[in-house]
Amino acid sequence: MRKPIIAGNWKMFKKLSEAVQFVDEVKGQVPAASKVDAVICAPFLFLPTLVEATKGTDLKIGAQNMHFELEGAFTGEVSPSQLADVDVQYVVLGHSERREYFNETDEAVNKKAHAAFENGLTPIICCGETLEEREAGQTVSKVSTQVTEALKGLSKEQVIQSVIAYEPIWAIGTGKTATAEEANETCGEIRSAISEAFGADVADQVRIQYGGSVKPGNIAELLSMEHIDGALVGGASLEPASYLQLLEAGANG
Ligand SMILES: O=C[C@H](O)COP(=O)(O)O
Repeated sequence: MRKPIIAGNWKMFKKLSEAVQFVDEVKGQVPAASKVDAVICAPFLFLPTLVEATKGTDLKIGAQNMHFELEGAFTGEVSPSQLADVDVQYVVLGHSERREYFNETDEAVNKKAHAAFENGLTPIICCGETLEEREAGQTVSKVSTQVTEALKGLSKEQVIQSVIAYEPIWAIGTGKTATAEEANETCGEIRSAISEAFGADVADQVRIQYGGSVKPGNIAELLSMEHIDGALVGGASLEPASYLQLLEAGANG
């Protein structure tokens, strides 16, 4: 049985005061960690404050990116050891917006995944196809490659601990969700690719989230699908009430 994981990805939204207000409102109402893993991935600037504000609660804090080196002359970057030092627990890697606007490659995502584990961070590794790729029948090969390249060289134990987020790019922020069946089918293909690379025992335990216009109104159906174990949520994670409804769906899913 895979425990659902619901992660809010705030992207470049909110001011620090709004972020603190959000977690103060939400943290006491988060369902028990035994039922669902609740995560907020916030801008770097907010992380130490949010970690402090959520200490001892079931709301966990993640980053949205990081460099793969521990330190060095990389102006503007943040390292895995810096995230670990302030007790951040999760990190989103290879989001399609990072791949598209910041040229993040599968190779870089793989280095970051290794660095995440070496520093005690849980990676949420994103994959997804464009509309053109989908229409050309390339969805499975695209996402399978992204996932197996990202996981390359990790131990079975590390793969089991990794979280995969399948986000069809055409469904992000557009209001268009893949149908639950479409999302499930692709998540199943991702699981098969992991199974081929690391074995069925590993693939059965990896949690695969769906992301792309997930809302309180559609999350239950998505989570009812065999291969969907959670959600990576942008827009609908920005308001406390809506985020809490997503968590409730996760806890009941
Ligand atoms: O990381 C989250 C995704 O990009 C989905 O964003 P969205 O829920 O606003 O469509």
